[in-house]
Amino acid sequence: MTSQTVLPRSTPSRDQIRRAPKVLLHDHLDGGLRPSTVVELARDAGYTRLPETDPDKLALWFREAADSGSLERYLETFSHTVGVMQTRDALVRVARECAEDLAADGVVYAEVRYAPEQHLEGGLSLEEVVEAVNEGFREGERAALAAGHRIRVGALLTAMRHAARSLEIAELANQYRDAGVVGFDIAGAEAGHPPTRHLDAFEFLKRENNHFTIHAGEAFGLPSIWQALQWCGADRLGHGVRIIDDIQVREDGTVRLGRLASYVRDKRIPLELCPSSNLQTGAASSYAEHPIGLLRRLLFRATVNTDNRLMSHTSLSQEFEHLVDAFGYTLDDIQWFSVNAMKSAFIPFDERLAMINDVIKPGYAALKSEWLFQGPVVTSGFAERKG
Ligand SMILES: O=c1[nH]cnc2c1ncn2[C@H]1C[C@H](O)[C@@H](CO)O1
Ligand SMILES: [Zn+2]
Repeated sequence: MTSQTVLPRSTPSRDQIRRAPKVLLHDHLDGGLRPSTVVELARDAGYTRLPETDPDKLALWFREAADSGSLERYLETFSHTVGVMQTRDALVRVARECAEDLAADGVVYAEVRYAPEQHLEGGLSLEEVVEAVNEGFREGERAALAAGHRIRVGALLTAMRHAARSLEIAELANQYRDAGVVGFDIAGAEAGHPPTRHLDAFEFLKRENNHFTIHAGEAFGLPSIWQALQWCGADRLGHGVRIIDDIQVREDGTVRLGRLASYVRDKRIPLELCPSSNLQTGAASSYAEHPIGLLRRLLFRATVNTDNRLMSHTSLSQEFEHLVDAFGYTLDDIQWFSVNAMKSAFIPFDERLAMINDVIKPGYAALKSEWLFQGPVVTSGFAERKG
């Protein structure tokens, strides 16, 4: 009998996916509260409009209400989370728990976004909102470290695209750029609210050499992506999933990219893809049919994100689990997405590089070598193993 070396089957286990060092670029603070925290904050604030007061029922309510197939209806659910995030204490707590939850899920670097203009009803100023959230993130990072998890969290300040405060919020992002805020974003209903309405905000940030991403190509297609890139100068695309409309797969399997899709790929424009969120808003019909499969094969700068963990009842690990099931992804694929995300982060280049070389790659190397230490050494023949 000849001795053979057979590489281990590389489907990662759930536990390995959770322990893998992951990078998250698109996660909304007001879309990621723990259900029990929503209930407690509502009780403390005398907020009586929650549809359910039992945390499990409330979690289900969010998920089902967000499952509407329409971005506009999906966004209505945020009135309840934003409704209980109107005091300094509430903001500190939500931000702290966010950092802790992401760290426990194996996220080592996250950019978490929220719209300061939506948290002023309790009398806080824009600055007080930003400082409260920053404080919560720092507390969460420390708590995570004490629990054995390392994470860094940067804030992205979002302006709502239907409102008219984007320049003010861009200025706020610039004011806090060396103090916890790493960039700017616009969000909200896409149809009827083109990013070009906020050109003054983007031009201001470009003059300041600052960074921004734009929600584009989620509920609305190529024109929105084109404007975000070529008029507004976005560094990244929030979602950007509709870029698929500019990619033609022919019957013989060959692929033709249109001008815009070519530009996005050639310029390495990061796509902040959010599979579960897209299924809920109708931007994709199943994980297996999600454009991420093709975009990854075509080597777009694709990243995997949660968007709203509460509304989608998800985590970054769970997003990867869905993709592993749908596309057979391995730890190498998860590493590829994580390195893509880290390359695309808004922190300085040397820090991104150190994260990739000193945290992400060693983390995957350790995971990929686990099979070597899992059982009796096979000296001849081969064993098929999970791992
Ligand atoms: O996926 C989204 N598309 C557009 N807007 C969104 C999405 N998820 C959350 N938002 C909105 C609702 C939040 O209140 C706001 C700031 O986080 O951003
Ligand atoms: Zn989003």
